[in-house]
This record gives sequence, C-alpha cells and structure tokens, in this order.
Amino acid sequence: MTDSLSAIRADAQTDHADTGSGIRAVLLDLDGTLLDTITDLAVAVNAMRTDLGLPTLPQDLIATYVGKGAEDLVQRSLDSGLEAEHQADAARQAEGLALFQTHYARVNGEQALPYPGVLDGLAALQAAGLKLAVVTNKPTAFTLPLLERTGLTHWFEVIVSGDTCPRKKPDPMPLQHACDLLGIAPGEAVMIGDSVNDALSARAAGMPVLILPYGYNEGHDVATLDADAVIPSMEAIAGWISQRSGHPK
Ligand SMILES: O=C(O)COP(=O)(O)O
Repeated sequence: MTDSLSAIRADAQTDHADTGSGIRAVLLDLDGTLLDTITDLAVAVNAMRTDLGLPTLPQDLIATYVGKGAEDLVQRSLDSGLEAEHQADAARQAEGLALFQTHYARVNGEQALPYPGVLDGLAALQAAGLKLAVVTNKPTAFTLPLLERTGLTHWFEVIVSGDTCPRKKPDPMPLQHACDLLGIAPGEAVMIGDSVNDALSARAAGMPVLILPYGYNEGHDVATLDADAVIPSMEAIAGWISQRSGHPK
C-alpha cells in the first residue's frame, strides 16, 4: 500500500456471510458502475485543455478514455486525434495532470449520480449478508470525497483506489488486496464492473465477474468482454448470486 489512507478497513474480520453460493463479498467498480461521473470528468478534462490552449472535446469521446486511472485519462485526452509524433511529452503530460487534478478537485461529485438501481442493489446485497468493497482505478484523493459527497461511503467495509496498490486494474492486485482486507479468498468474491479492466482483473484473480451495460468500457460493446454475465442493473445482482447457489431467494 502506498498510502495508509488509501484503503479503509473496518470490521473486516467479523463473521462472514454464508449465502449458500460460496460468495461472501461483492467488489464494485466506481466510475461507470456505481456512479455516472462523466459530466464532472469531462468538465475537468476540458478545463485542462482550455488552459493549455486546446479545443474542448465531446463528452462522449472523453468517456472512452475513462477506465485506467487519471494519468491515462489525461494522456489520452491530450493526445486525442494527434499523430504519434505530435503526442504530449512527459513534461506536457505532467502539466496536464496537475491542471486536471486542480479542476477535478473543484468539481468532483458536483454532477455525479448513482445509476438507477444502485441504491436498491446495494441494500439487497447487504441484506443478503454480503460484504461490500469498492475497487476503483480512481486515485484515493478523488475516490474518498466522491463517495462522501454522494452519500455512498457507509455501504463499504473496504475501499481500494487506483493508488492503493503498486498496480491498477486490469492487474488482479487491487482485487486480491480487497479480498485480503476482507479476510476472504478471491474465489469467495464476485466483481461487478462496466469495463474490460474489471473483466480482465477479475479473471486474473480467479473470481466471477458481472458486467453492467451502461458504463464506459472505453467505447467498446460489453458483449465483447469475457464475463460471467451482463446484468441490466445492480438490482439484479443479489438474485444472480442466490441463483448461483441453487437456492433462489
Ligand atoms: O478512474 C478511472 O479511470 C476509472 O475508475 P473505475 O475503476 O472506478 O472505473
């Protein structure tokens, strides 16, 4: 862990739920899964571009750059539409990242909203006795205020952000770390996400993965992902887990 504040652990060694499915915990992606954050992200990206004398980009295009963390979002937003020889060098990227961070700190959470079904879905998972964790590529400095501002913090025993571990999704490390903090094996968790980064990290960690179709997925159809199922909304996830046990609720 690079920052002791980047992971929150509370009550993680208490008795574990037995849903009959072998699943004890649900790991949830943040951007594009729990919260629709693209408006605030696009405001910050375009404010950065304006500061650098660049034209703004359409929000839908910026949405295809979300998923691999803030540095990657800034790099892709600076290089958008440019040939390789004109792409931003390290100094330009650092300047862009600093500007993005300043702007995003100002607007983070202003227009972010839970997707339909998220609150009922979290309530159903919690009622089923499942432990809940966030595993996001968003940096800690933005994750924690965003969860606070949108009233979601209290649902989660563990929060693993993009800078909590040395490697981000699609590496399995942050998912494995969340499981360690929860005191469970990766095979006892299910990952819920919207993108290739969630699907690949879950597969590599050896856990099932369910995909929600409304997020960002870097501009690609979610049907192309290697996932156990594409589920229409968070409300359906508790049902999927209980059906997996052969004892539908
Ligand atoms: O910050 C990002 O790029 C995406 O964050 P996520 O992992 O919650 O989708």
